[in-house]
Amino acid sequence: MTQTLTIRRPDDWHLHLRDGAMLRAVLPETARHFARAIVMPNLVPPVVTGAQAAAYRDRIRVALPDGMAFEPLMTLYLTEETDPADVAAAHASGLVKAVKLYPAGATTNSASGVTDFDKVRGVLEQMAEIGLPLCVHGEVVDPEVDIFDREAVFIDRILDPIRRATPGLRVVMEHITTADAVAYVRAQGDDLGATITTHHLVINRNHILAGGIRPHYYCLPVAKRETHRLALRAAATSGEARFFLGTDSAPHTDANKLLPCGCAGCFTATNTLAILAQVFEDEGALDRLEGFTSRHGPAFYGLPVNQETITLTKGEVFSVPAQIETEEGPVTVFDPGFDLRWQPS
Ligand SMILES: NC(=O)N[C@@H](CC(=O)O)C(=O)O
Ligand SMILES: [Zn+2]
Ligand SMILES: [Zn+2]
Repeated sequence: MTQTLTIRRPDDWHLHLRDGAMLRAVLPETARHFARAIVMPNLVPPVVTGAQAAAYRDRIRVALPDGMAFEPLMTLYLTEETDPADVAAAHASGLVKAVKLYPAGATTNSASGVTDFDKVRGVLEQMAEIGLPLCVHGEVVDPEVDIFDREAVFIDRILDPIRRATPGLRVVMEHITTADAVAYVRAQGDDLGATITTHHLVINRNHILAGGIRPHYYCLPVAKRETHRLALRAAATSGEARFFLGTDSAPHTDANKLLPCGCAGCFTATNTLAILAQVFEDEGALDRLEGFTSRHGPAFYGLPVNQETITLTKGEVFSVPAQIETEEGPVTVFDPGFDLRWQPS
């Protein structure tokens, strides 16, 4: 018996599209299934100003294959030099939907991020006033803090103080990986949301490290122990509007992943929906998939839900290519370690 599930067309509230040849290769993988995505600004050099965001949006539009529809929702990369007036103008024109905070040194291309949080106070106050959300990579960079504790420590040391100092600031804690983050987000008002990735619902740290090191499962924040994965699955499938999908699909060529010091990021755009449908089915929550992928995100960002739908059909096991080809070299597609049967069409 085939089973089908029709949901509003999903959006991805945290996506890396890169630029140039990589952009051309990965954009169709997302646009095939997703209507919109919050596009991360961690290019080299980063997308800091409204003018840079407009130029990047135009490059994305040019890279979109004919016949595909996709709306990039642009973000600005917050630096200590960011001009509040430029942010306000980029928001007022409708171009920019969020500003992204990277603690300097926390992740891929975060060197231009923030070290002294007092220096961005003016921008954050401006954002609170105009209702522009702040997306946060929530990890401290203090080398004294164990990498598996960096998210929990960030909440206490940085996130909570910033939110207390800036009432009204809407914040999305990106790619949460811990039960601590789930609990913190649940304890706050509706000015705080959190994205959860596909891969963090599937892997824990054993997948990365037990029985050999698996670079394609290495991303930041790094996957934690099993109890945390279970907390994320419970949150994602709970139906609570504060949790929504941000795949954090982050392509790096295999050459850059398979190094003595390899890049962080899992590329999940190609099979994310099929994986999520299986996860939600396994949790007895298929009826909540649409909330997570298609309703909670627009509600947080104050955007309309997509009118179009997408249908997933459960049938025979199917496979996606193990890699996608790019002019820069192959990019390995995330392997969930289980069969895929829910095929989006
Ligand atoms: N998540 C990752 O491991 N990598 C992201 C950066 C990020 O989202 O932190 C990337 O840009 O490659
Ligand atoms: Zn990040
Ligand atoms: Zn990311």
